Amino acid sequence: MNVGHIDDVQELRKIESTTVPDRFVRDVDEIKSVIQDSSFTEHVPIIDLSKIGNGNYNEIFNLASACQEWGFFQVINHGVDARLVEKIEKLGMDFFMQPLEEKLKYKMLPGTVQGYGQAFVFSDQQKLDWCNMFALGIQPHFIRNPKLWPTNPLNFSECIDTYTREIRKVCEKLLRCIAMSLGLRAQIFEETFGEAVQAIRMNYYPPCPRPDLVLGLSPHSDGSALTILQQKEGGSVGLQLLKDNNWVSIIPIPGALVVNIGDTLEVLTNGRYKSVEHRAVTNMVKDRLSIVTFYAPSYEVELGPMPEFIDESNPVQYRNYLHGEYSKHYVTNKLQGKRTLDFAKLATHIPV
Ligand SMILES: COC(=O)C(/C=C/C1=C(C)CCCC1(C)C)=C/O[C@H]1C=C(C)C(=O)O1
Ligand SMILES: O=C(O)CCC(=O)C(=O)O
Ligand SMILES: [Fe+2]
Repeated sequence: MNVGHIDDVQELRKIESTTVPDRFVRDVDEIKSVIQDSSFTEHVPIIDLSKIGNGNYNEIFNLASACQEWGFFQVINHGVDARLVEKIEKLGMDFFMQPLEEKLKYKMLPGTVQGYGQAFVFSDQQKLDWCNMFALGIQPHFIRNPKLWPTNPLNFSECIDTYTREIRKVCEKLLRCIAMSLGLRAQIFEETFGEAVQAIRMNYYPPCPRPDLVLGLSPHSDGSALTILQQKEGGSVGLQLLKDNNWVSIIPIPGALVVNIGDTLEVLTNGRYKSVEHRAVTNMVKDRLSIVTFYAPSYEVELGPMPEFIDESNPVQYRNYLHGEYSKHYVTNKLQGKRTLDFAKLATHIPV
């Protein structure tokens, strides 16, 4: 695989150029509405997690509507200690601010998704994202690569461990709520998923001299069941989702977690809850850090639409496969909107 030379965007930034290298410059149609237009900054639904579990069916109903209409929502009162959130954001920033040679001790090798670098680059022709990433497999333990867990900054790895344990509890609770919102038994997903796979990725987007020409992160849907994203306060607005063919910016609520439905829930619900294409854009003066958790079934679990979502008016839309097969397919293809899910989609027959 020849991925060519991949410039580190933080190093490019140091040159203080007013232009960006060609490999970052996108076609005009790809870039559509990168410059944020205030008419497309709707607020995604807000779910108060503390209300669920006290028999508040109204909030479950709101959740059902958020999942079905948006595929994205922001969660408040999620129970993760604000000091822990602040700590991981600070250590995450300290990590990215280190000299390149320190970060390269944890280099992401071509074709892999763990460590520091740019994931999902498979050819020297591919456009690059204006982003540096640092990703780690968390659970089950066998997906961990101990060599990639940083010794600097001090306590970073320990903090990742604590943070991911707390976020895992939020994923578990959310999946119980989502099951209820679908009229299913609360425990159905945890029973189906086995020992869930969990990964973390930190995305650092330095300011960019030409935000109108580049993307921070290419459009994609997540292969997970659920994704949870937190973004450092004071950073630029960067996350956009595709709604009714328009890119809509998500305005972060301080302290809230942004949650989105991944491809796995789309398949399990036979398309009732769909994963939504999203991307990140950059800003000329502000940087941005997002910390993202992917939560998915164990690799050996067989997935396919659940019988509850199949009937005459809702025929089967996806085939059965092992999550490990999808995971492999996902990480060996570039981010390309929702195209990755074609792996599971059955051809639709138009009646004659
Ligand atoms: C944009 O998506 C990702 O970077 C990503 C990667 C996740 C992973 C790691 C960073 C290390 C361990 C393996 C794993 C693939 C989970 C997305 O994760 C999604 C994609 C699939 C498939 C999934 O299960 O989670
Ligand atoms: O940084 C963001 O806002 C988007 C991150 C994202 O979509 C991802 O990491 O999968
Ligand atoms: Fe994503």
